[in-house]
Amino acid sequence: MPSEFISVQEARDLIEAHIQLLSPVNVSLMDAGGLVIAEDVFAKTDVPPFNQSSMDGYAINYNGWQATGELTIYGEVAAGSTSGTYLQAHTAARIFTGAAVPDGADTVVMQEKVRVDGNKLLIEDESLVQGLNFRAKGSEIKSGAIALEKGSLMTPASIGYLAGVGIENISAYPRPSVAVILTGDELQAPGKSLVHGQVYESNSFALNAALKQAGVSQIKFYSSADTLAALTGVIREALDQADVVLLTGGVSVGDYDFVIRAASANDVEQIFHKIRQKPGKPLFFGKKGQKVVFGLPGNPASVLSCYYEYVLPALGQMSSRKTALESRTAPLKTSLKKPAGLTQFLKGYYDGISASDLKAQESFRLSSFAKANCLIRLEEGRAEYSENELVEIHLLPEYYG
Ligand SMILES: Nc1nc2c(c(=O)[nH]1)N[C@H]1C(S)=C(S)[C@@H](COP(=O)(O)OP(=O)(O)OC[C@H]3O[C@@H](n4cnc5c(N)ncnc54)[C@H](O)[C@@H]3O)O[C@H]1N2
Ligand code: MOO
Repeated sequence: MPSEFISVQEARDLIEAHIQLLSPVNVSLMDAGGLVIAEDVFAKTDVPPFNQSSMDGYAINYNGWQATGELTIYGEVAAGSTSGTYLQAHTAARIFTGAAVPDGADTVVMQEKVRVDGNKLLIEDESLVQGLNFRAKGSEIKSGAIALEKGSLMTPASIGYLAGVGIENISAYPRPSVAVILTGDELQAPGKSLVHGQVYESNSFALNAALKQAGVSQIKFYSSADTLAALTGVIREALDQADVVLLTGGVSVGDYDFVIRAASANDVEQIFHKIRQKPGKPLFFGKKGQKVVFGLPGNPASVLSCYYEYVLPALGQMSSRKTALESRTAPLKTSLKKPAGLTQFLKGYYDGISASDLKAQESFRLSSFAKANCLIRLEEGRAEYSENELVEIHLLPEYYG
C-alpha cells in the first residue's frame, strides 16, 4: 500500500482533531430535542411554586387535629385557585390534587380515608403522618438553583423538566447544516428511464435518510457535471451554505475524478486522502476555516460505510454529542479470511449472540447493507479469523437490542 495511505485510527484521530464545536444558538425548548446545552440553566421559580397537595382530600394541620380529633370543614381549594387562604384552628379545607395548600396546613388526608358528617370531618387513616400528601414549596428545586448543567442532552424528560422550571429558550449547540454534492454524469434519477451506461442515483437517498435519522434537518443537495470547473463552482456554493460538505464519487484516480482538485481550487486544505480500509479506500477529508469536506468514495456501500464510521461521529462532535455507532464485541459465527494490510468493515448481522458476515460485500452492492444491522470491523494486521473469535461490531442505528 503506498505511503500516503493512513490507518483507520489515524483517520479518526485527524478528523477528531480538526472538528470544531459549532457556536451555540438560542433555541426554543420546542425545537431543542437531541441538542446539548451550552450553558448551565437556572430555575426561574421554586418547584413546586407553592405548598401543593398531591391528592384529592382535605388539608389539615396535623398537630391541631391530633389535639382535637375532629375538624370542621371550611372552604375549598381547587387546582389553579389563586387566592391565598389561611387554615383556621380546628378546621380542614377541601382540596384537590395540584392545588395550593392553605397556610397553616401541613398535611393532606385522602378523601377515601375520611368520613364527612355535615361539615364535620372524621379522619380514619391509621397511616396518616405529618406532611403526608404535601409537596413543600421548592422541594424539587429552588428558584435560581442550577436545573441542568452545561453539557446536558436535551431528552424529552429534560425538556419537560426545564419547561416546568419556567424556561422557554436555551442556549444549545446546533446540529450542523449539510450540503451533499453528487458527482457522476452516469447518474439518472429513479423513476426515469435508463439509457445504456446510466445507473440510478441512490447515494442522495441513503444519505438523506441517514442524516435525518441523526437529527440533521438542514440538508441541501447539489449535482455537478463531471468537469473541474463545474465541480469547483458547486463546491464553492456548498461551502457558502453549509457547515459540512459531503461529496459522493469522484475521489479516486480516474480522469473524471475532480474532487481533490476542485476542493483545492476552493482553498480546502487536504487533511488526508486514502485510508487502509475496505470499503472506502479513497476517502478524502479536508477543511476550510471551520467547515469540513468529506469526499466519500462513490460506490453506494462505500458512501454509507464512510458515513457511519467517519461522518456521523464528526457531526456529533460539532454539536457536542457522541454519535459514533455503538461498539460491542461478539463472537464470529464462522471463520473468515481477509486481505492483510486493510481494515475491513463487513456488512454483518448480529443476532444478539454472535455476528455473521453477509454475502455480497462488494462496495457497489447495497443488498447486504439493506439486511445488515451491524458493521463487523476486522483489523488491518489480520488475514484470518477463526469461528467464535471475538470481533468488534458497530451497531447500525436502526438496531435496538
Ligand atoms: N485505478 C483505480 N481505480 C479505482 C480505485 C483505485 O484505487 N485505482 N479505487 C476504487 C475504489 S476502492 C473506489 S471506492 C472507487 C471510488 O471512486 P470514486 O469516488 O471516484 O467514485 P466514482 O468513480 O465516481 O463512482 C464509483 C461508483 O459508484 C457509482 N456512483 C457514484 N455516485 C453514485 C450515486 N450518487 N448513486 C449511485 N451510484 C453512484 C458510480 O456509478 C460508480 O459505479 O474507485 C475505484 N476505482
Ligand atoms: O474501497 Mo472501494 O470503497 O471498495 O469500492
